Amino acid sequence: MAEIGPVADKVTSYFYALLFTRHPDLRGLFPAAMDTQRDRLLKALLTAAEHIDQADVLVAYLRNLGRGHRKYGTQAEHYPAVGECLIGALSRYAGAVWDDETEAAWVRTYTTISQVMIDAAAEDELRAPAWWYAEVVSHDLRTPDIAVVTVRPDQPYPFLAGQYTSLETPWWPRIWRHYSFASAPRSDGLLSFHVKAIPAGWVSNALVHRARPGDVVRLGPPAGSMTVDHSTSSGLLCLGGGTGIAPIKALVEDVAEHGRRRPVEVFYGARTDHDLYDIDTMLRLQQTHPWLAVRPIVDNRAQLPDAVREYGPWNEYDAYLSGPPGMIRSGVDALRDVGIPAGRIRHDAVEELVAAGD
Ligand SMILES: NC(=O)C1=CN([C@@H]2O[C@H](COP(=O)(O)OP(=O)(O)OC[C@H]3O[C@@H](n4cnc5c(N)ncnc54)[C@H](O)[C@@H]3O)[C@@H](O)[C@H]2O)C=CC1
Repeated sequence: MAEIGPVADKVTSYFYALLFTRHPDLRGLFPAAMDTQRDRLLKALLTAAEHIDQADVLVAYLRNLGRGHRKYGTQAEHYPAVGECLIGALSRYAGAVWDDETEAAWVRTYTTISQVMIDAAAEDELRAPAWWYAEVVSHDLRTPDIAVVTVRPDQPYPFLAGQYTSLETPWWPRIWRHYSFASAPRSDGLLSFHVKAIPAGWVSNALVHRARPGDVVRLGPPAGSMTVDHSTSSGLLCLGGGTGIAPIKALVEDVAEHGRRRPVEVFYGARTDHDLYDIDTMLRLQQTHPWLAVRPIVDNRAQLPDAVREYGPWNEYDAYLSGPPGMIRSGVDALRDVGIPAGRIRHDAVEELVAAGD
């Protein structure tokens, strides 16, 4: 990995060139524009390499990856083709250190990785569809670039508050982006997402400016571990930045439904007052639930992590963060500084959020 790191772009381009010339039938499984896709393969490999000595973390990651590949139409027989081209690309760019032993190690590693993914996909097939179709039932433009989009899945969609899904629009086939559920599971089965159109964000722009009731999107399986531990009654300290308030709202609803009173403190950060597009909902929840405190934090007065330091003490709290990657990074630092141990801080993987931003 050290050898190929500096030439990562070349390795992935060469890998896809090999794959699509040797197996042209596989081209149709990938999006027309391959730019973010290239990055994803390498990130997955790096994540696997980083966790090579933590079997439980690595296996959980790979199982999730295997399940997530069902929506792309990936079949067990595709894995050997990918493995052969991957090893072809690695051997070409790591020539200085590549020998028979390295190759044998990569073949064993890839075989193990793919078997974990194939097994997880096969198990998942017994209980869940590869994807769900979901019809847009309402579209609420809250600011010129933020919409709350509500969809009705064609089959029951089980998930936990705090999780996210992947979503594909009809306008950009095979381009999937992540969005957190903005509500806890509802009795009517509807799902809502808060979407901000960002420059050059194909999927987010389509969802904000083009999607209308009646349009049909596809959803992948739920993922993410930013969920409430109902076996404890410790308080929840929640930091939601921008549209990152969506899963925080879902967590609040989840706590309310479980009926156990535990303090929930929400810090809702935004660039300007105008960007606090969901403050009315959050304040309404605060009025209903005496255990909930909501504090809007607007940039020109303070930044989210600094605001958290001013309150507390937080040593009896579990922390939840959701928002832009920079906010999560500095938020985690601030929470560690005020004494919350790493094991009690939950957030989605920052690499996933980068992909979500489009
Ligand atoms: N599950 C999750 O973690 C979710 C994450 N998101 C992500 O949240 C982001 C939302 O974007 P916007 O609404 O445009 O947010 P934004 O850029 O308007 O920022 C929102 C808040 O985060 C703070 N912030 C931003 N960068 C920071 C940094 N480097 N250090 C400290 N604070 C910082 C800002 O001060 C502001 O209070 C997107 O990147 C999206 O992918 C959205 C939904 C769910």
